[in-house]
Amino acid sequence: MKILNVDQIRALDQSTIEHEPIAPINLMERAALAFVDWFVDHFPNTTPVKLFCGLGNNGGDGLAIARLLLEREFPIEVYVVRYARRESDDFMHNHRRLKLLTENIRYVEVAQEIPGLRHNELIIDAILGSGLSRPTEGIVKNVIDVINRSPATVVAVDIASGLYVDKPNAPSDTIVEPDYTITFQLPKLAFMLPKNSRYVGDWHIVDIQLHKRYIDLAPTPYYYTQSRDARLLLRKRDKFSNKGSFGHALLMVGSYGKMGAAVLATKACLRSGVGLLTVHVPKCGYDILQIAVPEAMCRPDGNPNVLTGTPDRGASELGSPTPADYAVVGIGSGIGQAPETLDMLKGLLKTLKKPMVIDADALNLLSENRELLKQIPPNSILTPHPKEFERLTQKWDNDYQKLDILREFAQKYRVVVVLKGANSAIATPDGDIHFNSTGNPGLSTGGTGDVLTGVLTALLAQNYDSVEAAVLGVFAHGLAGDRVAAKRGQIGMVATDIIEALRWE
Ligand SMILES: NC(=O)C1=CN([C@@H]2O[C@H](COP(=O)(O)OP(=O)(O)OC[C@H]3O[C@@H](n4cnc5c(N)ncnc54)[C@H](OP(=O)(O)O)[C@@H]3O)[C@@H](O)[C@H]2O)[C@@H](O)CC1
Ligand SMILES: Nc1ncnc2c1ncn2[C@@H]1O[C@H](COP(=O)(O)OP(=O)(O)O)[C@@H](O)[C@H]1O
Ligand SMILES: [K+]
Repeated sequence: MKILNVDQIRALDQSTIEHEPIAPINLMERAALAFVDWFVDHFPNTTPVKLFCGLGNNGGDGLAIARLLLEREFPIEVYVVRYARRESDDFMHNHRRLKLLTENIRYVEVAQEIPGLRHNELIIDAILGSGLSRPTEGIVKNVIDVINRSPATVVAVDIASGLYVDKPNAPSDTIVEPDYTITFQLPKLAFMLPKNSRYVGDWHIVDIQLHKRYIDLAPTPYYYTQSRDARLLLRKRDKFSNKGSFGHALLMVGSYGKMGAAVLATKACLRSGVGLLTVHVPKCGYDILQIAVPEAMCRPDGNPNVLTGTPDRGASELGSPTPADYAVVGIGSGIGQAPETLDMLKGLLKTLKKPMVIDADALNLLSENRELLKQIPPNSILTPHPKEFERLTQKWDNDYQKLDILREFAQKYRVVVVLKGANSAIATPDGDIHFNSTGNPGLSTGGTGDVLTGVLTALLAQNYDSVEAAVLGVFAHGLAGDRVAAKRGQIGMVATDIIEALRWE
């Protein structure tokens, strides 16, 4: 699903009006109805509602919502925040319609006119929407402060008042902090960014049938991966396939004290459809891996504790293939940053031509030796968490700058970067960014990143292209986390649960 910028959202509105065709006021009615459908599904009509609206079309939506909720017998009070003297046409129209139904519309021009708000009430925020053009001030700011201090549940219409759709707010801006945001048709870029979390709450999209062709043709670098997008990428298995059809992967993982990371990546790789898997571990990890994961072959390193890349003598006598002989190499989980391991990484980057998966300490080694970055095979997948990404690049002032740095990095080195976290952002060599929709804070526990490394390595081994592998793998990993959360809650979740919950269907 695409994420459009604010100018495109405005143009989409116009395009819908012209091509459907539909009168603007009827489009507003459709938006209000879609909001109300969600609302009545979530709150009983005994809940007292206070609705605050502005004077633009977000306020117009608010007035239409008020009318529809009154018709559904919600006890609702309407407050028009009169910050200016100019109302939009559709606001005026809905104002007239609401007045036919109730005299109970109040106007807030000064702070004394702001009502008290109680915890058992619901607040609907329809003060400002996507038309925000400057920081909130004056009476708008006063009302938002009162809303934010109140214990009431807050639902924002389209976007929280004061939050920009696609550009950074200043830290001093006053913005509504909703419990829910019900947004029209498309997700907004602002919703994807960690620092905005309190200005978004739990957000949901409602479909208001905006012009589909406009959306299909609109150019954008931003995408939001939902279930149907991920499912389209998933390939079915051919009836006559065999294990050779799904690639032979090599994982280079683990060190003394961190063999758990190796085991997790290994199990996840096997649970993600790899045909054959060999795991290169330090000698100390040989028994551990062979016992923990009988399905994997093991290539012990000559070094007892860390990876050097040179197989143990016994193993080399078997005539082990070299890393370049495998369909894909996944490296990093639990490998540490020993000098020998750095040498091994340097050697690999010199010889490998196929896309690899690079995670954890392999990324930290690259951060310390940035001259190696240009040797990474094109279309490799790098999976840093934000701290690792900062080490690889630089500090950022805000989340939008972080996205710019992310995009530039992926383009410069021709790699796919999975910047992990809530709504993991996947940057492609072409400059696109795909935000993931699955996952939850239960995944914030040691080892879940190692699981992702295994998943992505398996997908590359099966010949998925790197962008597809990253988008699909990150989605499936998060979805597994959501399945675990639904079954046993977020708090007790461990990385092994994620592996068990992976499903490829
Ligand atoms: N597009 C769609 O798909 C659909 C959109 N719909 C709805 O329309 C909404 C967008 O409406 P909108 O464009 O009228 O903008 P909105 O946010 O109501 O306010 C603009 C007014 O506020 C003013 N203003 C700006 N900043 C301010 C500030 N800090 N403090 C005070 N004032 C400020 C600004 O002034 P100006 O910048 O012109 O000087 C202008 O007068 C959208 O969020 C959705 O709810 C649906 O109905 C149908 C489908
Ligand atoms: N709050 C969250 N919401 C969604 N996903 C999360 C959240 N926190 C962490 N994750 C996911 O969990 C994984 C954590 O990876 P990482 O930090 O590398 O962990 P580790 O190094 O312990 O394996 C990533 O896939 C990340 O996207
Ligand atoms: K709003």
